[in-house]
Amino acid sequence: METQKTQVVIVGGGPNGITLANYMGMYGIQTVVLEASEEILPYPRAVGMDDEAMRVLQGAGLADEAIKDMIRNVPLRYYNARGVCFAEVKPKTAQYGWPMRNIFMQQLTEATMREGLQRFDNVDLRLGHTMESISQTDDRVTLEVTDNTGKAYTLEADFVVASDGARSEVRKQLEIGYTGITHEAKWVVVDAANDKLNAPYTALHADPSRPFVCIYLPYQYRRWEFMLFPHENEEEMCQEEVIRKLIRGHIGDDVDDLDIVRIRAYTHNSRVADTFTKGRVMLCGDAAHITPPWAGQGLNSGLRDVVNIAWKVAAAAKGRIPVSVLNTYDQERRGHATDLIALADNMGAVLGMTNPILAGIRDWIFKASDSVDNLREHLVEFKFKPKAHITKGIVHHEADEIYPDSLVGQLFIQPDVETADGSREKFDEVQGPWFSVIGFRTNPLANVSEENKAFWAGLDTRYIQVNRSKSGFSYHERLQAEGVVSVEDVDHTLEDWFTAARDKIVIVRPDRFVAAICSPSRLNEALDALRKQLS
Ligand SMILES: O=C(O)CCc1cccc(O)c1
Repeated sequence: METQKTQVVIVGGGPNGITLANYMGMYGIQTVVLEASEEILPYPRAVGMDDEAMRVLQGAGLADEAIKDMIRNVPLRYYNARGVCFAEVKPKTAQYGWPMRNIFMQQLTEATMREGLQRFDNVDLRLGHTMESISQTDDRVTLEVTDNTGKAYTLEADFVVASDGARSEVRKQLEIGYTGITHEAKWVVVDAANDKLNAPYTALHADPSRPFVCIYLPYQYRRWEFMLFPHENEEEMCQEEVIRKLIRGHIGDDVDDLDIVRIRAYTHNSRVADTFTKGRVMLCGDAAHITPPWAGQGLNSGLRDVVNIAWKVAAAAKGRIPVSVLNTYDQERRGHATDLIALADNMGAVLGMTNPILAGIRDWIFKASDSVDNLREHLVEFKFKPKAHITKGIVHHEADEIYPDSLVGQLFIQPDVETADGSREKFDEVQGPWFSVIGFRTNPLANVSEENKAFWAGLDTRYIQVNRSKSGFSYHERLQAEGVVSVEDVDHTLEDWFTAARDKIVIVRPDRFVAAICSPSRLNEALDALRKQLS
């Protein structure tokens, strides 16, 4: 049997796997993607893309194209048992450089992601290829694969990422547990075309007589989701005439104009893999964690995995960091993915109540909270979503930092900056695909030791000086130090961030998490500490 070799194999060519493949392409890593299906499924599945996920797509050079098929800043409305809207989430900020709530059609976004792969000769997407078995030793992973003609071959890789979904064959064969629950209630999910309803938002209806969800989708599509009761027969409830009757109850005769594209019964799951990393194999997306949809975080969590994995696998494949660093993926991601599932479970428990008395009490509590300003702001700005905060992993916390408040381990902001040629750019573009050391009105390279310069150059680290805008100097008078990129903080957003950080230097990881904050005099100490973690 033929044996082929590659640096990375990605098992599963869904949105997470293909986004990761784009990153591998960009990092120049020889990659094979195995996808059992020959085609992209031609209907929407995940529908919500948040600002962090957009930033992940940006890192892979996909965001500008993908956002063309999205509706940006779609509000989220909550309705009580009486059909009254009691809260609307309508965030207006874009601290990571993208709108916070975007609605998309998965099949279109997946097509854009696959299109992106055309840029790379080093990525081979193999459609119709199925992984049969996986095993690993200390120095390689071996996969037995069947191709689209039924021919078997062996694939050897330095690293494997499993993005093969909730039923992950990789996870099963590596005997990694998938702990959690399958929720009792079933839901029927309906996608309808030719929608004319004037409701340009996602609506979560906490109606105890039958909780339901109504989601505004691009291109005149709409999704309806209805909870099924235990006594109801799933097959009968999925008949088109039953579905039309349910929708008629909400939009009347307009239902007759709808083209029902897809009806599917669905069970909510809340599960997390017992580990996300085993040796040279990493689980990603639904293979690692699955959530009910209430917090809109299924795919978004998966894309957070992708960006955490991408630079680590690329650096390990290039031999620049040891394989053991891959364990930090589990350390850094499992807790946050678990927290978001807990949030979705709680939201589901509250919004999916079917006992009218309990639902009445719930609505009364929400009504009372209306007058609590902070709570209202919390809801409206979507601040209840737990933020990722890396406390253990590739981060350097100074001894006197207080973890819950520290900006270290949090995502760095992404404002626009002005570059030396006077153009306005998103700051991540200036930072590039690897680490960056950023000085606010200070040369970040000035005090770096030769030892650190050599190590961080091996990771293509960029040094950036941020100048305060409107300082009255021309670019030639500003810093032009060798090896340092100079930018203008045009909206003063970075100035505010550095003021809050109370220091002048930040080290940002390739996935845009803050690795360290320090003064210029302590930069070597921070770089030494991170270098030790990476070597
Ligand atoms: O947009 C959101 O944040 C919530 C999305 C949601 C909630 C419940 C069901 C579903 O399919 C999506």
